[in-house]
Amino acid sequence: MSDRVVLVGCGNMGFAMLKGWLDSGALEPQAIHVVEPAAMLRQRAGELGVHTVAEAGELSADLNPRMVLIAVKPQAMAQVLPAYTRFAGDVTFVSVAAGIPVALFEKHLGDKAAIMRVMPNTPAAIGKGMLVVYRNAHVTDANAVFINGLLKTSGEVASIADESLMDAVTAISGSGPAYVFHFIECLTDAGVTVGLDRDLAALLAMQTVYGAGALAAQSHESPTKLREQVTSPNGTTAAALDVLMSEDRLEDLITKAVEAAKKRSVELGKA
Ligand SMILES: NC(=O)C1=CN([C@@H]2O[C@H](COP(=O)(O)OP(=O)(O)OC[C@H]3O[C@@H](n4cnc5c(N)ncnc54)[C@H](OP(=O)(O)O)[C@@H]3O)[C@@H](O)[C@H]2O)C=CC1
Ligand SMILES: O=C(O)[C@@H]1CCC=N1
Repeated sequence: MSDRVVLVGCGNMGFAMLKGWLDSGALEPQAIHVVEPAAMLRQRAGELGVHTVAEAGELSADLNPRMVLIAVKPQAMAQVLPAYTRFAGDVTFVSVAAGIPVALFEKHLGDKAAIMRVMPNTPAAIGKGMLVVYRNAHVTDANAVFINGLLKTSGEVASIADESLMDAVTAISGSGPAYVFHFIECLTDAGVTVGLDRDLAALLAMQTVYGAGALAAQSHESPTKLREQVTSPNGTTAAALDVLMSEDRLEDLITKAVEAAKKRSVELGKA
């Protein structure tokens, strides 16, 4: 069995995962074939030493890949898949697309095709991603082990047995980094509002989120306990949390945002 991998689409998410495989040494660049129509993105991938082509037709007929990972936009999926039916066999197809169900892949690739859905996130680029896996019954244990090994180079891996949970997963960890980046933007702007210059405000906001995230990940204490440890009675934090937490203000807003993301994931799956 070859360890050759085809990566279809090398934009934000495809490139993040490619970096994980190469930086960890899990795959040699020569084992990876990237299909990417955009010349600049193809060049960016090529600079890492992988093979690159602009379209599937340029892939060698006897490539015999073990995994084809598809990282194109959900809306492009139905157009992209037919070019890969010729690889259906021992190969496992892995999709990172939001919303698109396994059934659509089976429709295009055959109902015996081995399909995995993975919901990653962009911190995968530095090995700090969250990746959630769902697989159909045709993925062999050997291929699941091989692919899980690759996914682990991108971060933490969890699996689900109920595909319908993937929309909720997407709304939390798939889109989640954007919520956190927006929080950093907001904290920076607020810093400027209370008198800091923008560079200092940006440093304080970014390092605070970084440090708090790392502490939450490493500590045995719950986020609730960690929050309480910052909050002196009648102090500054209590004054701020009174704004954020009274009437569950921030929690309500985050819940609404997550529900909107989940709804959009469901819609993408029906498109
Ligand atoms: N970005 C993220 O944080 C996350 C994204 N995802 C999923 O990852 C997928 C990709 O998203 P993202 O990386 O952000 O999108 P990008 O647009 O950055 O990347 C997709 C790339 O695929 C290329 N492409 C289009 N058609 C083909 C084709 N036929 N063959 C090969 N490549 C093709 C696009 O080229 P062109 O632009 O020229 O069309 C583009 O460069 C989506 O399905 C998304 O749901 C999942 C989790 C997180
Ligand atoms: O915004 C999106 O649709 C993709 C899926 C999760 C993160 N980005």
